Formats: sequence, structure tokens, C-alpha cells
Amino acid sequence: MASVIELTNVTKQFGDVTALRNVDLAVEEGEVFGFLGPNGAGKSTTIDMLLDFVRPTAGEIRVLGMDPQADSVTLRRRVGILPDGYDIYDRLTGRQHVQFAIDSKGGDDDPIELLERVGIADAADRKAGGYSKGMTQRLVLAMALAGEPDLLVLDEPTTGLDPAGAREMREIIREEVARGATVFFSSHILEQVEAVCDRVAILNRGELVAVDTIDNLRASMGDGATLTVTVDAEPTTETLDAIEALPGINSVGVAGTTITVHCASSAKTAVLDAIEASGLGVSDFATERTSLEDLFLRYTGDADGPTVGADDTTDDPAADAAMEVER
Ligand SMILES: Nc1ncnc2c1ncn2[C@@H]1O[C@H](COP(=O)(O)OP(=O)(O)OP(=O)(O)O)[C@@H](O)[C@H]1O
Repeated sequence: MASVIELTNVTKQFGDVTALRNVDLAVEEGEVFGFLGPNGAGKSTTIDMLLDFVRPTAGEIRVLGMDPQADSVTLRRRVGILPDGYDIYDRLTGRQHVQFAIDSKGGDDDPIELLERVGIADAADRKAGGYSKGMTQRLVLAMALAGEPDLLVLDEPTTGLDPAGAREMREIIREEVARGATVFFSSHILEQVEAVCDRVAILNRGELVAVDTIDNLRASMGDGATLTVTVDAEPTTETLDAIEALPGINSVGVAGTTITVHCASSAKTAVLDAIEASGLGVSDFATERTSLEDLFLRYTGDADGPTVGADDTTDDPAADAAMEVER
């Protein structure tokens, strides 16, 4: 079966700004796929292209085997989206919003059940204009779930949610995948991504810098751990050289009687053995796993672009109108 999302050599330019450059990406059926990147990396732009809210400058996009431009009406019935910026109708109730989404998807869900899933059934008959930020986010999620979509696309889904809400969001993602859906979601919060994703793509300044499982990304960095060893005398150059010569060692540093080694997790025992073999006694040691934060920064440098939300209008009035309906 073809990939659920397939980008081939996609480039998007907004005037002088290249939001995406030659991106190739394939998301397979049944995956929970995390899309990571710092502010301004191009995540929302990519998501907006999946349903033709934004059009690529070059390259090909296929979603559920369809062309977002040619098949946008059919596609929008089969994809649930929680966009980065969304409009709600202040004077309509939560229930009316969800019913509207169900109708536009041709679904037969019970709106109250959907509102229950996202935890705001109590407020079903209140006007959405009076909802808090987190409640609004939950409402838009309920709308995305309408009609049992084959693909769920979530742009920063936990924005505005409290910790319980973030956990519920993860549960919903798991339920949707268990039902047979594919989930694609963007985030810059790595812990959330790690908790639910099968694979991730890391985008930086419009380019894909990695696509893999988080475990593999960790392993491929080769510096899975930092080992800090306190020894009973100042180590000699020979000792440090012996450590450095071991497989899986990235760097060795020393300050007085403390040796700091960045290495693959599997190299830790060999480091301790080498220190003892050199005649030094180990009085203490500690190891620390490379944090997700380190991993992320390693791939994206300190490239903190400006925080600019995507202007999600297209240059096609029909598509803009369809987008309004979708929301
Ligand atoms: N409509 C637009 N006009 C001009 N530039 C745009 C437009 N939309 C996005 N950009 C630019 O494209 C780049 C990628 O933006 P995008 O919103 O896709 O990033 P992002 O990864 O979603 O960021 P964030 O995490 O801050 O939401 C940025 O440099 C942004 O300024």
C-alpha cells in the first residue's frame, strides 16, 4: 500500500523566504509520526500543504494516495485536522461545532460522545466564544475526530492544554491508531513526541535533518551517555589516551581528579575497566543519558528562527472558502 503521506522533493517559497527546501518524506499507514522542529522550521507550512491550504512551489504531495489540489474535497472528508490557527464561531455552542464537523465529514457520530472523549461534554451547550483556551483546543480536537478520519493531522496539539489534557491527548492518539488511523503531529516538545511516536522527522530551517525512531536517533549520535568518574589521583596522559582509544568514545575531559567521558552507552564499562587497568582507583562515578533536549539541539543547532505562525490562506479563493467550511 502506498504511503499515507508522501512528499517528493517539496519546496515552498514565500517571496524570498524558503519555508521548505527539497523535502522527501513518507508516513506509513498506522504510524504515529512526530514532526519536530524549532520555531519557523516549516512544520505548519508542511501541514497546511497536506490539505491544500497552502500550495507547494515545487514538488509532489500525495495524501491517502490523492492529490491535495485535485482531490481536496474527497480528501478533506477523510482527514481530521487540528490546525495551528483555527477560528471558532463565538455564538455557536460546542455541540453545534461538532455537529457541523460531523455533517461536513458525512459521519454519523454522536456529538456528545466526541465531546466526552475530549473532556468537555459538560460545556456542550455553552457558546464556544466563552470557552477557555484549553477548552477551545479540545473542541477543535473533537471536530478533527469527527467522521473517523483515516488520517489525523495535529499541529501542536497540546498547545494550551494542562498536563491532564496533554495526557488525554496522548490517549486519544493511541485510541485513534488502534482504530486504524494514521496520526501525524507536529510539536517542539520532545517528551510528548517520545511518549507516543513510532518515528519522528526533524525539520530545521526548511530541511529535513533526520527521520527515524527516537531510539535510533539517540544511537546514531554515538554519544548516548556522559560518564563522570572521580578517581583517587590525577590521571596521566597515558590513562586519558587509553580511554580515548576505546571504541564508542566521543570525547574525554579532565579536571583535577574528575574524568568526564562522552560515549556510547555500551562503552561505559570499558571506560571504567581502562581507568582501573591504568592503576587508578575509582572512588565514584555517575552516568547520565543524553537528554532529548541535547538530541534535538544537536540536530537543529541553536537555530531559533522567529516565531511566525503560518498565514494559512491560499492564493485560491475556492480553497480559502473550503478551508472556512472545514473549520
Ligand atoms: N504566509 C507566509 N508568508 C510569508 N512567510 C511565511 C508564511 N508562512 C510561513 N512563512 C515563513 O515560513 C517559515 C516556516 O514557517 P512555519 O510556520 O511553517 O514554521 P513552524 O515550524 O510551524 O514554526 P512554529 O513552531 O513557530 O509554529 C518561517 O520563516 C515563516 O516566517
